[in-house]
Amino acid sequence: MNGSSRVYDVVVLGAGPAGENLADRTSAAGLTSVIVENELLGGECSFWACEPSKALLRPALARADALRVPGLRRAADAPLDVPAVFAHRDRMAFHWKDDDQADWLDSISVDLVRGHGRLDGPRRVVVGTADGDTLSLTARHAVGVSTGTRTALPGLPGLDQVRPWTNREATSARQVPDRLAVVGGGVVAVEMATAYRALGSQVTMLVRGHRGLLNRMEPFAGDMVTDALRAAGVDVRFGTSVTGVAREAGPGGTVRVETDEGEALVADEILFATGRAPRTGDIGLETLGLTPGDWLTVDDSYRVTGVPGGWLYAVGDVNHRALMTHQGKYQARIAGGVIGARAEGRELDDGMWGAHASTADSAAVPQVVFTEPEVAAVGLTSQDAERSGRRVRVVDYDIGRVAGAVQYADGYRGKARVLIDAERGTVVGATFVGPGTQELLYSATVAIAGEIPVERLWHAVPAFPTISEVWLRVLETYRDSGGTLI
Ligand SMILES: Cc1cc2nc3c(=O)[nH]c(=O)nc-3n(C[C@H](O)[C@H](O)[C@H](O)COP(=O)(O)OP(=O)(O)OC[C@H]3O[C@@H](n4cnc5c(N)ncnc54)[C@H](O)[C@@H]3O)c2cc1C
Ligand SMILES: NC(=O)c1ccc[n+]([C@@H]2O[C@H](COP(=O)([O-])OP(=O)(O)OC[C@H]3O[C@@H](n4cnc5c(N)ncnc54)[C@H](O)[C@@H]3O)[C@@H](O)[C@H]2O)c1
Repeated sequence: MNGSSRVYDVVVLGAGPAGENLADRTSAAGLTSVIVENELLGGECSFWACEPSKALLRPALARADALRVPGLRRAADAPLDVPAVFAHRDRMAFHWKDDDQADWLDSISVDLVRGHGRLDGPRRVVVGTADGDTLSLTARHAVGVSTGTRTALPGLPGLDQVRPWTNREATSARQVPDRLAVVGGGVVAVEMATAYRALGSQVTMLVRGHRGLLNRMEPFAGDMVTDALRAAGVDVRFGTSVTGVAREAGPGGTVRVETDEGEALVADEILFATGRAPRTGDIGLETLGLTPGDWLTVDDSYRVTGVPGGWLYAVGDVNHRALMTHQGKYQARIAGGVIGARAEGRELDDGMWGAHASTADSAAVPQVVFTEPEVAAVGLTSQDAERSGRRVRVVDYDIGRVAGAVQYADGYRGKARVLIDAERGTVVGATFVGPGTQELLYSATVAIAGEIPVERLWHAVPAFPTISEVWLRVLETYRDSGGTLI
């Protein structure tokens, strides 16, 4: 097969959740499609991110809930069964095998090529296959890049000698470290600190700056998560930057972490949860005049900007719009439809919320942070509204006062903030913090994407006694503070 070539309508590079969905949609549009993958079908999400991390967190959150339920406290007040949690994690990570995904691709008539793909000039991808051959794939209509991201490690001297944990080691570990240092204060950091603390580690979080945890969200979210982590015994240190790391020689050697506080910390493992870098360093971007290692900037139909002919698309993490699986899959659904329509010479339906427009990327990106308490947010935060000069009414409500929350747990603590556009009277943002709030998020997402006037939301009656009655309380608060309702 050395030097062989094939022609398809669409070539997709990278089979994470975004790439798989793109190939699915282009195939459904009647276009011959091939996908190239050099590790496992399902990408980071299935094997080293969403699935295994949520599997580690689920027992921790269920136990925290049970500890607040009268009658269960004594039964739940015991350490987690670590081997059982790891076995659950292994199942949720499909034992790091992708046979089911390969069968699924087959069932949707998408060809699979395993190997490292690189762009090679217009519409061409050259794959170095596992057995040392090369295969050239030419696309008649489009190439979609969905190569995802990896942990962005800071440039600390000697870091590679320390064998630091990234999301990969944290989600696939076989042992719980006695002492875990976590660098960063974003989503990966808080989720993994929560999981490993519950599994028995002594966790220290080293967070640079004083802007709090989860600092792209409403500040009360990070504050409540900080309080809960500290109450669980996590040492959360703000304003602390790591200046050096070294590992003692030999098996089981500990890590010595120097910080700008002048203090040294000793840990068994150190996790860098310091953001993501695009996997574009070695995908042939230079053959198109683009810069290797850059994020791929796209227009609202996911075409990479600055590429003549408009045949190159990028979906998922690699375009840096919203680094979440569900959003990458949304982008893939839209981009697949766009590629299909353009291949047929059809006009695009690209007005706001049109079938070929990426409106949700800017208006309604939902995210759940699976900490204790959970954080569920969609749309604008109050800081976003202030920055953009958008006039909104900010409505806050203490979720602990809702009958459903009182039923849910003793001493329930939670807070909701809903942003209502002052001119249009529609919801434009919502943040819920508290146990069990993850399932509230879709209602807020529907309210935003549907641009439902609050007068109509008033008729959407939440069941008693559920936590979703917070919607009713938020609308009453809005009304009582001068907002127009019925
Ligand atoms: C610890 C952690 C937990 C997370 N939890 C959640 C969560 O709960 N919910 C959520 O929505 N998001 C979560 N995320 C984010 C989520 O993992 C990403 O948004 C998602 O994986 C992005 O999907 P993708 O398809 O763009 O890229 P990826 O999943 O990174 O997939 C890219 C694929 O491309 C392949 N590839 C790369 N280069 C090449 C090449 N040259 N040739 C061939 N193949 C190539 C890779 O091997 C990989 O399979 C989490 C992230 C982390 C780190
Ligand atoms: N539940 C979920 O939806 C979920 C879970 C995990 C991750 N994700 C996604 O994955 C992406 C990556 O998560 P993340 O937590 O790695 O990134 P992030 O951008 O959320 O947080 C990175 C953190 O690292 C800090 N940081 C960056 N460089 C640093 C340095 N050199 N030294 C010290 N601190 C540094 C930042 O200040 C920030 O606190 C996010 O966009 C997130 O949305 C989603």
